Amino acid sequence: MPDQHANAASSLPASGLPDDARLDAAWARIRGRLREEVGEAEYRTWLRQLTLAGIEGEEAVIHVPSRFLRDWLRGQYGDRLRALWQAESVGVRRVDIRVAAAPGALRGADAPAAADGADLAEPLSATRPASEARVEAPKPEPRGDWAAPLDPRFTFDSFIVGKPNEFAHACARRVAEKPNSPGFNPLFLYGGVGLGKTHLMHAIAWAIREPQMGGPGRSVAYMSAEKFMYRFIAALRSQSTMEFKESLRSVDVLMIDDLQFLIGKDNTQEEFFHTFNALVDQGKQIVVSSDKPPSDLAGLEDRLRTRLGCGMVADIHATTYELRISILESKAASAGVDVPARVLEFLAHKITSNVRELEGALNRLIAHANLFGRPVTLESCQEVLHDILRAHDRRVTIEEIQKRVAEHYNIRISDMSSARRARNVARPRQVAMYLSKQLTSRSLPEIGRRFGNRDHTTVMHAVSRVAELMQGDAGFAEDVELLRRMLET
Ligand SMILES: Nc1ncnc2c1ncn2[C@@H]1O[C@H](COP(=O)(O)OP(=O)(O)OP(=O)(O)O)[C@@H](O)[C@H]1O
Repeated sequence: MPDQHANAASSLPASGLPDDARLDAAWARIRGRLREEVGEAEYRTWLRQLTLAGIEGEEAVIHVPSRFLRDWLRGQYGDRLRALWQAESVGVRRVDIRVAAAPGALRGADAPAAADGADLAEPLSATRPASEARVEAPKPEPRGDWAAPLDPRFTFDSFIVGKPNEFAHACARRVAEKPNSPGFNPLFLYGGVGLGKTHLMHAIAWAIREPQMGGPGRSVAYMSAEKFMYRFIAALRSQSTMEFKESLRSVDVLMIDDLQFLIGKDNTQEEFFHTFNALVDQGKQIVVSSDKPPSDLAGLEDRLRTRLGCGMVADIHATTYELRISILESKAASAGVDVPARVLEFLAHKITSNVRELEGALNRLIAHANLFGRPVTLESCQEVLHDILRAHDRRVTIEEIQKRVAEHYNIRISDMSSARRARNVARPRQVAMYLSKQLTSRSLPEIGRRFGNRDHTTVMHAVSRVAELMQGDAGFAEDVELLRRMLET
């Protein structure tokens, strides 16, 4: 609860203390990770009783309710907890597990300010152990308490604009510069997975929080729809819904990420609808993101869908090759690593699904190069990203292979199936059969059928003949290899 957090921070030494929000987020992630690692049953039995009391110097102080539990946890989870804290990079190097006389849950497992929704995996209505039943009524949330941690990397400066996202980007800019512009309230951003919705949302929030001409920044309530629901339910449980509403309605801009989460959550939708209306009536800006346009959000109340769609609806489309290249160039440049253009082109050809995956692949490549002090090359890229690339392998068809090979050797496609046996036709046909065997999962008889109803033994002969020729003729081998790469990308 927010007031408890404030107490926690003030009761501990301030030196080197990361801000509360970062600590909360780190602790929520650590608990989420432990839960994943040990499984729900073990987590509930042992680990759910851990509470973060605070940070003392470089030490995270964890409270548990009994000596038995303390000793057991020190032995079983001490190292793991330390490693998880260290991985969070919030300045914690050690962990001390202590027995709290009365479980002083300063940032307990129930604290609704958990940043990543890890706690939501717990049914909110679940019966809680006695040690956790002490849920105090939250005080009214002060203005600004809604400030969720924003990712410092997600700014307008780092957002690369291209055809697929230029409209959404322009709308985002407009709202950030001038909230509640006519026709832009609400702003509804939507698009597929990993295409930059959250990045744009954070960029808007950062810009809105910027101090205005020497004065303070405007206040933004930014949260996922999941968290909105979580806080709403916490307020319901503690009979403080009035305060909840008031605190939300006191912000300048309300931003809700992944709105599709509210589908089927009728009470939360209802509350969101009222908050939405109250804010718009007061001239406050609303920004919402979702994976679908309002009209496709079946399961959302009609009146809410209508209201969501009556401002500006902006779509982030799937990336183009050009945009992927620009994003890769920018990310490589900001990492300060020299990645050859060929490698960037290769990645942009291969990983077309979404920006998150593209970025992940580049990061892995860069980490590998840094670790081994080797330059990034096309070969190292293929090696390091072997698994990712395989998952993204395009399904090449026999028709594509025939077309590409015919073009390369300057023969007619129809000759792939003709009965002509002249060497200048027969050899390319064999190469196409060889590549069909290498690059598709078709059987020999099936390949034979596609090459003018030839027998599978003909295909078998072609495959071994080409392999043999490649052994003895480097020029020929290079040719075939080039064709293979072209077909694979
Ligand atoms: N145009 C862009 N320029 C720079 N980085 C981008 C761009 N688009 C996406 N990214 C990066 O791709 C990653 C995924 O983006 P983000 O998390 O915003 O996607 P999302 O649409 O919110 O995904 P999800 O649907 O999973 O919530 C982030 O690291 C983000 O910075």
